[in-house]
Amino acid sequence: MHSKKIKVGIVGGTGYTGVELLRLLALHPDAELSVITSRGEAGLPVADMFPSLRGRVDLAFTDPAQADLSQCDVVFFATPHGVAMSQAQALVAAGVKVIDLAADFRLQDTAVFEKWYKLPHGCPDILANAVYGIPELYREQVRSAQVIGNPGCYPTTVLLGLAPLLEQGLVDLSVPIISDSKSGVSGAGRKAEVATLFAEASDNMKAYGVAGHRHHPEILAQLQLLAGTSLQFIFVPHLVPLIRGMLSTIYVKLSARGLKTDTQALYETRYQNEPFVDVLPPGSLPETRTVRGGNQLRLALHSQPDSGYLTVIAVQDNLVKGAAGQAVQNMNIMFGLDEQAGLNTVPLLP
Ligand SMILES: NC(=O)C1=CN([C@@H]2O[C@H](COP(=O)(O)OP(=O)(O)OC[C@H]3O[C@@H](n4cnc5c(N)ncnc54)[C@H](OP(=O)(O)O)[C@@H]3O)[C@@H](O)[C@H]2O)C=CC1
Ligand SMILES: CC(=O)N[C@@H](CCC(=O)OP(=O)(O)O)C(=O)O
Repeated sequence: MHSKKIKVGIVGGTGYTGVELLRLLALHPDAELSVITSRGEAGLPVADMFPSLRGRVDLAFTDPAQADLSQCDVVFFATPHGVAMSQAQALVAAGVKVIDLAADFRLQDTAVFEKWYKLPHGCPDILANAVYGIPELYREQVRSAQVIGNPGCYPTTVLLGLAPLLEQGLVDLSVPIISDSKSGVSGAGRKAEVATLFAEASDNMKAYGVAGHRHHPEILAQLQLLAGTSLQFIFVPHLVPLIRGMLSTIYVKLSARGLKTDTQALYETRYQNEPFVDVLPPGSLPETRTVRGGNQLRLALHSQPDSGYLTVIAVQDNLVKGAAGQAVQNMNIMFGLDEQAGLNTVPLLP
C-alpha cells in the first residue's frame, strides 16, 4: 500500500483519453496530478482548454520535451502509437511505472506490431515484460507490472465477452468466432478528420476496416491465449452516431459440452467478484447509455435457437472501460490501492 499520494504524469493531455484521465484522476483520493503535456498548448492552464475542470485541475500544460516525467510515480501515455515506446526505456530506468493507452505494449509479436502499425518496435526488451492490462484476466500480473499495455477499446468488449467460455473450453473452434462491433466517434480521438465531422458522422452509420483492422491481431492473440489453442476470428467495426459508447455483438458456436452448460450461471460466477463487469439478467438488451461515463462493461447472453450459437452483447464507454477508466483501474492495482478508487461513479442517464 502506497502511503503518500501517487504523483501522476499524463503525456497527451489535450486528447479525449487524456482529458478523461484528468476527469477521473481529479477526484481520485490517492493520486496527485503532477505533469500534463501538450506540444501545442504549453503554458496554457488546463482549465482554460477544458472548463469542465475549472476548480479541479490547477496545472498548466508542459511541453513534453521539457517535462520532468522522472519525478512521477506513474506516467500515462494518452498519445498516438509509437510515443510511449520512445520514452519507456528512460522512465523504467528511473523506476517510473508506465501505462500506455496506445498499442506499443499490447502485441508480444513485434513482427505483427510492425506490420499493423508501420513502425519498428523501439524497445522489445520492455515489451517482453509488459503486461496486457485487462485486470479481469491478468490481475496478478498487473500487480507487479512496471509497464502496462492498456488494451484497445474494441478488444476489451470482445475479450471480456468471451473469456468465461474460452477459459472453460466450451466453444466449437472449428468455425470462426465473429464480432460485429460499433463505436461512437470519440473512439477516433480529438484530432480533426473528415470522417468525424458532424455532417459526416451524425445521422449516418458505416462499417470500416472490413478488410483488416489493427484490433484484429490484438483480439486474436488474446483469444488464442484464453483458448490455449489457435482459432479463427472475424471482426467488423462500425462507426455509429454516438459521441461515447461501444457495443459488440459476438457470435460464438458452442461445443457439445457448451450446449449442456448453463452459460448464464457460468458468466455470473466468473464475474461475481468483478466490480466493473455486470452480467445482466437473461433476456436483457445492453444499452450504451447505461455505461456512459462509468467504468462498467455490461453484457447479456442470448442463445440462438437451433443453431448452436450463443450471442454475447457487450457495452462499455470507449473512453472509460475502453481506455482511461481501465488505465486508472490498472494504476490502482499496480500501487496496491482500492481497485475502485476514482472509478466509483454512476453512469450518466439519459
Ligand atoms: N479514443 C478512444 O476511445 C481510445 C483511444 N485509444 C488510444 O489512446 C491514444 C490516445 O487517443 P485519443 O485520446 O483518442 O487521441 P487524441 O488524438 O484525442 O489525442 C492524442 C494526444 O496525443 C498528443 N500527442 C500527439 N502526438 C504526440 C507526440 N509525438 N508526443 C507527445 N504527445 C503527442 C496530443 O497532444 P498535443 O498535440 O497537444 O501534444 C493529444 O493530446 C491513442 O493511441 C488511441 O489509439 C485507446 C482506446 C480508446
Ligand atoms: C471509431 C474509431 O475510429 N475507433 C478507433 C479505435 C480506437 C482505439 O481503441 O484505439 P487504439 O487501438 O488505436 O488505441 C479506430 O477504429 O481506429
